[in-house]
Amino acid sequence: MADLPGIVITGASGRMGQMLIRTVLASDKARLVGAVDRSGHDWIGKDLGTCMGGAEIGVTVTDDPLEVFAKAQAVLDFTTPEATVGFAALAAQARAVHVIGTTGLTEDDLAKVAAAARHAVIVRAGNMSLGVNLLVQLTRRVAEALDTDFDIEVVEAHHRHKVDAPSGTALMLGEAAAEGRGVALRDVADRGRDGITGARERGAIGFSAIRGGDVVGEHDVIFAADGERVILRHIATDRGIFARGALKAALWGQGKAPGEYDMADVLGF
Ligand SMILES: NC(=O)C1=CN([C@@H]2O[C@H](COP(=O)(O)OP(=O)(O)OC[C@H]3O[C@@H](n4cnc5c(N)ncnc54)[C@H](O)[C@@H]3O)[C@@H](O)[C@H]2O)C=CC1
Ligand SMILES: O=C(O)C1=N[C@H](C(=O)O)C[C@H](O)C1
Repeated sequence: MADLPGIVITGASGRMGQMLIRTVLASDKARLVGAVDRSGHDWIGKDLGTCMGGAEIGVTVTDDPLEVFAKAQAVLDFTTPEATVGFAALAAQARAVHVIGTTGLTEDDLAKVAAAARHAVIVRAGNMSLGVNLLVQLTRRVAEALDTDFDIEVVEAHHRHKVDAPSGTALMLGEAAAEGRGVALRDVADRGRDGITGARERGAIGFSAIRGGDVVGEHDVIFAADGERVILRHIATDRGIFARGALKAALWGQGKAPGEYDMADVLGF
C-alpha cells in the first residue's frame, strides 16, 4: 500500500473534489495522502471522511498545500484559475505530477503553468473524459474533410453554478476544428453574439453556452451547410468520467520527463 502513488486532492469540498476523493479511495492503484481547500472553508482542520458524511479516514483537510504536496506523487486539481496557478508552482517544487482540470485560465495563467512545467510533469485538459477526447479527434478529422461551405458552431450546456464560458471542452473542440481547417482559433472564433451582429462570416467558428439546472456537461459540434448538417455530440451524465480520467493521468505521469501534456498523450490518441 505504501508503494502506491500518493495523491493529494485540491478543492476537496467541490463537485469535482468530492468525486475525485471517492474515485481515489475506491482505487487499488493509488492512495489518498492529502486534501486541500481554501482558507476559511469549514472543512479545514477536520477529518475528510466525516466532512463527506462517513467514518473518519485519517486525512485532515488543510489550507497549507506545501505541507501535503511534499508527501505526494500527484496532485489532482479542479479548483479556480487563481488557485491552480499557485498550485502549479508548489507542485513543481515538490516534483509531484500536477493534473489540472481547472478551466477558464487566461493566457497569463497558461504562461505561468508552462513555466512550472519546465520542472515537473503537468497534465492539463479542459475535459478528462475518454469520450470527449475521442470527440476532439473526430472533430479535427471532420473539419479537415469539410470545406467552409460548412459553418462550424460549438454549443455547450452546463449546470447553473458554472462560472466560465465557453467551457474548457468547447474551446478544446474549437481548437480541434480550427486545426482541422488549418487556421488559428483566435483568428476565426465568434464568441458572445448579441444584438445586430451582422451576418455570419464564412469560416468563423461560433460558440454558444447554455447554463441551467444540474446539467453535468453537453457538447455539440455542428457542421451546417445548405441542405445538410453533421452533428458530433457528447453528453456527460456522471462526473466520475472526469475523475477516472484525472486519476489515469496522474498514474501515467509518474516517471515522465518534465513538460506539459494533455489527455491525448495519456490516452495515446
Ligand atoms: N477538466 C475536466 O474534465 C473538468 C473540469 N472541471 C473544472 O473544474 C473546476 C472546478 O469545478 P467544480 O468542482 O464544479 O467547482 P466547485 O466550485 O464545486 O469546486 C471548486 C473547489 O475549489 C475550492 N477552492 C477555491 N479556491 C481554492 C484555493 N485557493 N485553494 C484550495 N481550494 C480552493 C473551493 O472551495 C471548492 O471546493 C472548474 O474550473 C470546472 O470547469 C469540472 C469538471 C470536469
Ligand atoms: O464546470 C464543469 O462542470 C465542467 N467543466 C469542464 C469544461 O469547462 O468543459 C468539463 C465538463 O464539461 C464539466
